[in-house]
Amino acid sequence: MKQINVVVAGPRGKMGQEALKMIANEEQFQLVACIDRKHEGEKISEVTGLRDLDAIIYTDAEVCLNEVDADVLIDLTTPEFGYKHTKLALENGIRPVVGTTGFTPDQLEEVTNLSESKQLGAVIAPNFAVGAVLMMQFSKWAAKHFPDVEIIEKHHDQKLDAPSGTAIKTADLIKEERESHHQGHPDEKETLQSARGADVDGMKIHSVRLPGLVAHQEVIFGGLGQTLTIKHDSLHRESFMSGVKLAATEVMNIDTLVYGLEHLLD
Ligand SMILES: NC(=O)c1ccc[n+]([C@@H]2O[C@H](COP(=O)([O-])OP(=O)(O)OC[C@H]3O[C@@H](n4cnc5c(N)ncnc54)[C@H](O)[C@@H]3O)[C@@H](O)[C@H]2O)c1
Ligand SMILES: O=C(O)C1=N[C@H](C(=O)O)CCC1
Repeated sequence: MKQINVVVAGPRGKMGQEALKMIANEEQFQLVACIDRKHEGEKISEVTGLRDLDAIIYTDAEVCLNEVDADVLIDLTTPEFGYKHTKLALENGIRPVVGTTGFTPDQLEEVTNLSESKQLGAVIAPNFAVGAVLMMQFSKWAAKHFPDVEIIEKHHDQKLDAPSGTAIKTADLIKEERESHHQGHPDEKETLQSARGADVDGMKIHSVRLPGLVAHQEVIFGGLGQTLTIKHDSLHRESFMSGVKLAATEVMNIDTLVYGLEHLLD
């Protein structure tokens, strides 16, 4: 099996920590550097206590991605830096695997075009949990038969972006199956602003942020005399790691950007 040299951006974050553990346990991956906001030049093993990993930390992403012999960048940072790192990776011939959410449609288009012009594979996945990918696909299917739908996404209270990347992706998939239409009473009025949630093409998205939550979503469809709820819960961030592993492996075999893990699953 060919070794894949990996850089992780955001190694001290909740997802970054899980990604480092996954990399340490997988023979095909070699951690060659990390990008962090602090700890320039220190060993990641000393900063995180993960003894098997002795890669060096860079605080300047441009220097890191230019200097290091890397195949893949795994980015688990913030919307602002995730976008910058994705562009820098592609410009330096490195394939990005991005879990960071909150990219704007324009940013997504820009990095998609960059990946195409460089003929370099890239994966941006708003949700790496296989169960969440199935929840989105089942929702797309259900929307054929139940065009009225609302999405409730629930996350921990440290999350920066709302709605979640998963909720936006779910709405995009559902949009492919149903006509845009207003839901609820035609004369409905909000007596408190945003009471009905965010609107995507007539679909409503409601975002809950509370301590204790990890990542959860319910997609509720309503029809005559019945409702259908499709629900997924990530109870631990380990749930995302088989998807990160798949993406960091398969990104080596593609030459365009894919948005969503479903493009890599059988
Ligand atoms: N795709 C998925 O399956 C999935 C799952 C969970 C979280 N996420 C997304 O992943 C991202 C990270 O989530 P988290 O829960 O680990 O957040 P977190 O806040 O725990 O971690 C983010 C880390 O990024 C670091 N960081 C910030 N700016 C940086 C920079 N310029 N360079 C390097 N590091 C920088 C922070 O120091 C922090 O350690 C978020 O965008 C979140 O929405 C995606
Ligand atoms: O913890 C987060 O932040 C998560 N974000 C993703 C999103 O925005 O959809 C999903 C998984 C957890």
